[in-house]
Amino acid sequence: MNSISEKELAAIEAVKFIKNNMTIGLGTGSTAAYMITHLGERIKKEGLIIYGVPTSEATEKFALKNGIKILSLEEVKKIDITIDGADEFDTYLQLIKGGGGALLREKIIASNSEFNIIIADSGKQVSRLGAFRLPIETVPFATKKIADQLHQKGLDPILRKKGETVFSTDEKNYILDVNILPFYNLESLNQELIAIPGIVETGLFLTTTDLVLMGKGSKVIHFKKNKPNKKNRKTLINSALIIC
Ligand SMILES: O=C[C@H](O)[C@H](O)[C@H](O)COP(=O)(O)O
Repeated sequence: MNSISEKELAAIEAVKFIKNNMTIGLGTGSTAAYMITHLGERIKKEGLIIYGVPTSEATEKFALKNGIKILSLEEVKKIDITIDGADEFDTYLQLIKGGGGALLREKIIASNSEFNIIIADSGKQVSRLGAFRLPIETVPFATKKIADQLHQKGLDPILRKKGETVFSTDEKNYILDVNILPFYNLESLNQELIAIPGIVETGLFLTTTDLVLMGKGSKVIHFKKNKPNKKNRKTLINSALIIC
């Protein structure tokens, strides 16, 4: 069967948000790669000028091949939209990211973007984050000691490897993949983790996402972050609404 995958469907939908002369944050991973391919097709067909700020070295190479003009973060005044994948997302549009090891640059780019779109297949939707181990980026010098501390906290850290060698990120750091399932308050867990010297970043993206586009079968479902108003502020903060 030659049907388009859910990942690709989501990516095609996301590319529709891109207009000429925009600066786009370019995510990392297989879903983001579909987005870059389809953006490349639009650039070719429509003669668009698109600037991209990549979240990894791999994405930078692939984006250049697809006709996107690469800029560094310091060169851009603003990033109009960032489009990226995720390893898991929940009802509140909270994410686990970093399965490909790009979480640090991804979080920096997401935090510097006007609008963040996550593209995903339906397997990424969860009622509670944590079936996917949370990636934590650490400086190599401190990684063993951090792993000991995380072990004591019940997070069961596993040092990420690539074959026989330790996996190294674009920033030359290591990744500890941990089990967050025993922890319910993700915000306080995240703060606790970030406070440990030598932890550079975690793959918990709790507030950055504005829209999730999820491929399901042959459709794309939009999950949009609600904008709180005076009346519903308390209940709507962090809640999401299915809009189609
Ligand atoms: O570090 C990698 C990123 O966070 C990816 O966006 C994430 O792992 C999802 O990747 P994929 O689209 O390949 O499932």
